[in-house]
Amino acid sequence: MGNFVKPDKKLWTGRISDRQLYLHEKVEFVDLNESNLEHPQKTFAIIGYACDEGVKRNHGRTGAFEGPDAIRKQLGKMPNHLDTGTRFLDIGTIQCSDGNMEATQDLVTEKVHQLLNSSAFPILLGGGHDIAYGHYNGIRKHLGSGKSLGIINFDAHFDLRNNSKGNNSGTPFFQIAEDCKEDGSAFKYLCLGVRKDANDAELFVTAEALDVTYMPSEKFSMSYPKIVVRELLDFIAQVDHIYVTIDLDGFSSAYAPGVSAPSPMGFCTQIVLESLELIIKSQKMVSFDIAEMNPKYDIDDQTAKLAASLVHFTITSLNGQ
Ligand SMILES: N=CN[C@@H](CCC(=O)O)C(=O)O
Ligand SMILES: [Mn+2]
Ligand SMILES: [Mn+2]
Repeated sequence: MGNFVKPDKKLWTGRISDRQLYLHEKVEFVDLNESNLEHPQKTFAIIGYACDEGVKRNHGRTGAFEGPDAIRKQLGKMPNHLDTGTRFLDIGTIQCSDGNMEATQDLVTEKVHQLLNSSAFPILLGGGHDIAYGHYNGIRKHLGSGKSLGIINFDAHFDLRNNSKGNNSGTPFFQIAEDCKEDGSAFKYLCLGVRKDANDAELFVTAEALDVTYMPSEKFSMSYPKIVVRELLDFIAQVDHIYVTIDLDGFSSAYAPGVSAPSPMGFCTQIVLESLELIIKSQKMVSFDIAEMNPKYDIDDQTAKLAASLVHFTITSLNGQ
C-alpha cells in the first residue's frame, strides 16, 4: 500500500535572512490530518509522490522514487516572492514502498481531494507519470460532475498505452479516458511536445480515436508562437478547469538529463514558460504536478533545478493574480 511520510525539514536549507527572503524560510510543515487549512489566504501545498513502480513496470530506468526530495532541496534555496499573507506548505510525501502503485495513487487522490476542499492549491512532485492518474481523480472528486476538467500535459509521450496488461507510467491518460467513457464525461486532453520517434503508430491511432489534441515537438517551439497560442486558447476555451502536468522528459535532455527516458530533441524552457503564463492567465488552472524527476541520471542537479524553477514560476505567477 502507499504510505504517508511527514515532511522532512532537513531538506529545506539555504541562505539565511531574517525576512523570509528564501523559500526554505517561508515554508511551513503541516500535517494534513491534524490541521484545518480553511482560511482566506492563498495557500500552495507541496506533496511528494515517491514512486518509480510505474516506471519499472514500463521497463524504464528507475530512480524517480528520489525525485520529490531532489526538487525540494533546490526549491528551498530559491528566493521567496510570495505575499506575506500567502501560505507555502510542505505536506509530506506519499511513498510506494511495496509495489502497490494503485493503492499509492488512491492515497494521492485522497490527499488532493482534501487539499482542494480546503481551498489550497496542490503542487505535486513526482515520481513516475502514473502520478497523473491519482492526481486527476482527486481533482475530479473535488469538482464533482457538471464541470469539465481539461488536462494539459507537457510531454514527449502521449502516455496513452492500453492498460489491459496492467497499469504503469505510460498508461495514466488511457486510464482516465476509460473512466470518462464509463461515467459519460468528456475526455479533454491536450498533449504538448509529442515526439514521433518516441510514440508508436498505435499510440497515434489511440490519440485520434480519443479525440486528443496534440502538438508535435517540432511545432511546440518558439519558432511557432502563433500556432502554440492558438492551440492553447482553443483548448482553454473548451473547459471549465485545467489540470497541468509537466513530464520533465519532454524537455530536451540538454535541459533535463535526469529522467527515465531522455529527449535529445525535446522542447525548450521558454515555450513552456510562455504556455504556463497563458494557462495561468485564464484563471482556470486548479492543480499542478511535475513528473519523472530522476536524480540518478541528473547532471549537476540541472533537472532538479529546472523542476524547482517551474514550481517557482507557477506559484509566483499564481500568487500575483
Ligand atoms: N511515462 C513515460 N512513458 C513513456 C516511456 C518511453 C520510454 O521508456 O522510452 C512511454 O511509455 O511511452
Ligand atoms: Mn514522457
Ligand atoms: Mn509522461
